[in-house]
Amino acid sequence: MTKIAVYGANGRMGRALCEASINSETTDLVCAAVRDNNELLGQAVKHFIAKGDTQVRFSSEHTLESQPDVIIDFTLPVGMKKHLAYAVAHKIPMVIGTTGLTPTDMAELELAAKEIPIVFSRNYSVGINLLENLVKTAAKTLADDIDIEIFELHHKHKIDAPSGTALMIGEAIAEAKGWQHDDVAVFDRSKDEQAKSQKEIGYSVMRGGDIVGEHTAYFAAEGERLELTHKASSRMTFAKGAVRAAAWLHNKPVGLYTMQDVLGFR
Ligand SMILES: NC(=O)C1=CN([C@@H]2O[C@H](COP(=O)(O)OP(=O)(O)OC[C@H]3O[C@@H](n4cnc5c(N)ncnc54)[C@H](OP(=O)(O)O)[C@@H]3O)[C@@H](O)[C@H]2O)C=CC1
Ligand SMILES: O=C(O)C1=N[C@H](C(=O)O)C[C@H](O)C1
Repeated sequence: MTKIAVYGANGRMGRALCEASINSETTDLVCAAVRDNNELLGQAVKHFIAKGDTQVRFSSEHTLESQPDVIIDFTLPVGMKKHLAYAVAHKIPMVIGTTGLTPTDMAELELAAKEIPIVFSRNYSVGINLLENLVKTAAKTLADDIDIEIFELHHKHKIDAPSGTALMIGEAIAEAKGWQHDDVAVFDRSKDEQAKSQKEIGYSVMRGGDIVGEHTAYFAAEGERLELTHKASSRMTFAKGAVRAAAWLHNKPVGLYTMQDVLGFR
C-alpha cells in the first residue's frame, strides 16, 4: 500500500483526492493537511467525503507525523511551492496537479525533481492524456493551411486562464508542428486590426457555474473542420488519476515524470 498525504485537503480537488486515496486498493490516506487557520483542523475527514471510511483527521500542513510515501498537491502556485520545499527537505516523492505555474515556478519544480521523484501533469484524466497524443497526430497530418484554436470551459471559481490543460494541448500541437509555443500563442484578438496569420494557436475561455472542465481543439480548413473534444463530468476522474500516479511513483528513481509515463504512453 502506498501511504498518501493530501495537501490542500479541504479544497474541491483535495476532498476528491482524500476520497480516492481511501477507496483505492493500492493506496491509503495517512494525512489530510490544511493551512493552520483552517476551520476543518482536527475534524474527521470521513464527514467531508461522499464515500469511504477513515480515521484520519485534518491536520496542519506544518506537522507531518504520518510518514507518507507520497505527497499529492492540488493547490495554488504559492502553496505548491511551499509544499514542494517541504517534500524536498524530507525526501518525499510528490504528485503535483496545481496549474497556473509561471516559467520560474516550473524551473523550481524541475530543480526539485533532481532531488525527489515528481509526477507533474496539468490534467490527470486518461482521456485528456490520450487527446494530447491525438492532437499531435492531427497537427502533423493535416495540411499547413489549417487554422488551430483551443476553447476551454470551467467552473466560475477557477482562477487561472487559459487552463493548464488548454496550454498543455497547445504546447503539444506546437511541438508537433515544430513551432515555439510562446511565439504562436494568441490569447487576445480584441486589438487586432487585421485577420489572423496562419501560424497561430488561438485560445478562448469560458467561466461559469459548475462546469468541471471541457476542452476542444479545433483544426479548421476551407471545406472541413476537425474538432477533438474532452468533457470531464466529475473531479473524481482527476483524483483517481492522481492517486494512480502516486502508487506508480512510489519507489521510482528521482526525476520528473508526467501522466504520459504513468499511463505507459511514452
Ligand atoms: N491537474 C489536474 O488534473 C487538475 C488540476 N486542478 C488544479 O488544482 C488546483 C486546485 O483546484 P481546486 O481544488 O478546484 O481549488 P480550491 O480553491 O477548491 O482549493 C485550493 C486549495 O489550495 C489551498 N491553498 C491555496 N493557497 C494556499 C497556500 N498559499 N498554502 C497552502 N494551501 C493553499 C486552499 O486552502 P485554503 O482553503 O486554506 O485557501 C485549498 O485547500 C488548481 O490549480 C486547479 O487548476 C484541478 C483539477 C484537476
Ligand atoms: O481548475 C480546475 O477545475 C481544473 N484545472 C485543470 C486545468 O487548469 O487544466 C484541469 C481540469 O481541467 C480542471
